[in-house]
Amino acid sequence: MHCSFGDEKFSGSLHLMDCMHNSSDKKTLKRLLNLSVFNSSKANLDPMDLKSNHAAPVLTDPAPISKSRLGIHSSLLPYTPPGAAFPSALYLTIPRKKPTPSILDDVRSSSWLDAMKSSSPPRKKINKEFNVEVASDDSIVLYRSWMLKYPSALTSFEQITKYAKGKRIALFLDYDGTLSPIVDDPDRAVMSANMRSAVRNVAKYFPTAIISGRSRDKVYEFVGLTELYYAGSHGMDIMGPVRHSMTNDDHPNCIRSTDKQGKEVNLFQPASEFLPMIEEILRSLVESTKDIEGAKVENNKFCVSVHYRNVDEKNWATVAQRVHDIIKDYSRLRLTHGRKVLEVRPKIDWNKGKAVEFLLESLGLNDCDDVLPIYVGDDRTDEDAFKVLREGNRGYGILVSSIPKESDAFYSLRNPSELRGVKIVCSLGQPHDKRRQVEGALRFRCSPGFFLELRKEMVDEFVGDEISQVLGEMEEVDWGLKKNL
Ligand SMILES: O=P(O)(O)OC[C@H]1O[C@H](O[C@H]2O[C@H](CO)[C@@H](O)[C@H](O)[C@H]2O)[C@H](O)[C@@H](O)[C@@H]1O
Repeated sequence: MHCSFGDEKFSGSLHLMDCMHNSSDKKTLKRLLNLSVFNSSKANLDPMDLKSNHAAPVLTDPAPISKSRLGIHSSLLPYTPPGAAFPSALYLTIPRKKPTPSILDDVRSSSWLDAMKSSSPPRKKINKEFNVEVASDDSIVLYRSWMLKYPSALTSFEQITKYAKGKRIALFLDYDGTLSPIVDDPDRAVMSANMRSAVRNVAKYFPTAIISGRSRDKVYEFVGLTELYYAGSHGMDIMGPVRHSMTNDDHPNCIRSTDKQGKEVNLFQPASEFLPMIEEILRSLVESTKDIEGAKVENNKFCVSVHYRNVDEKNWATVAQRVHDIIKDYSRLRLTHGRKVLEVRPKIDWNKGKAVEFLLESLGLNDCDDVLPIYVGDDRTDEDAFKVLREGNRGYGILVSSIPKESDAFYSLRNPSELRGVKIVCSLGQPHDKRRQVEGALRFRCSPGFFLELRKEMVDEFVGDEISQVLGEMEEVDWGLKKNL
């Protein structure tokens, strides 16, 4: 699905249409959004999922969750608010993660290799006639059921808006799988120009930070926006704003530095003492995997990634063994699993959740009731950030996933391209930008009540011509609103 809206191109929204109750709803929405169908990907299934079946959390195929196991059609199920438990009839056996095991537990148990294997379920089916990806009915039902617990951030526009009202949003974004789609070659995971422009626009209104597993320099190279804050190495390398009230006692390892533009910044590297060890292990991993076709070792400064996405599955055990043989002597390092990647990192109490807290503090936004942090991410390391926001009841996470996954996020997006819609959602925290609010409300089909409230605010702010335009658009959409005015 591909549609244009103002200056934005928007893809992957077919599910919005799927949620429409009847064909006239669909037609209306289609007209409204000026849709031009070029792809009928309904579920756009990504093969990655979380599962913790043994000692270590592992990645697994969503396939075991079937419609027959649900025993009920999603359209018959009641609405469940975000964060509430699945209705019991719907419990999909998506186990919660167990605590991170020690490096050796992880490696020695068979789950280590299982994790690698189960992260590679069958490829998506391609309908050759139309060259589109298709999902099975079961997957669609499962995904819709899952969305009862993690509603789309796009269709929850009205709810998010109400929650964001009068608050200052702080936006945190993961990079791979969130701002850029997952691709085979990590060096080619570039961000689209549209996405860059959406992020640039959001950053005009709200403090925005990227928190990535990549090295900070690499992610900056991909994103290229000077107006953002960057945290690399899963939050172990943060370049943030200078906050004079933050003392070195609060955060040893935090030093004053300058960024590429010469601006004064705070540089926080809680794992700096690990640098020589990481460099050593990097060299060893490169050397020991160089004969494995498709294996790739990536230097993420305070972490090292060993990619096996392009390795023949029959050689995954070799990758696992080689990595194990090297890290077994490093008790201060641990190994985690990502999306077809093994990540070696320092064993310190620091993660993306802590990075969010650190950045909020640097921005002077922690402990403020009028701040709404939003974190968008797709992978296991992002769960630490979702958890911090959920547990502190501070804000919410948005999980980018095209398959059902257990998560501490509140909302979901099906794929990175849907994130561009969040720009509109976020603009709702910008009270004077009524035009944007109306755009969002039209686009996400908000209730007549919501429009009435918006109209009242616009009248209060004397923006008469905006009102006429909105009323014109409402009339065209014919949501029965006019008769209420
Ligand atoms: O925290 P993130 O920004 O999401 O980084 C996590 C890892 O992302 C990258 O790997 C993943 O994306 C690659 C490009 O699409 C893909 O080829 C790979 O299979 C994925 O695992 C990055 O290359 C890793 O170093 C990051 O740790």
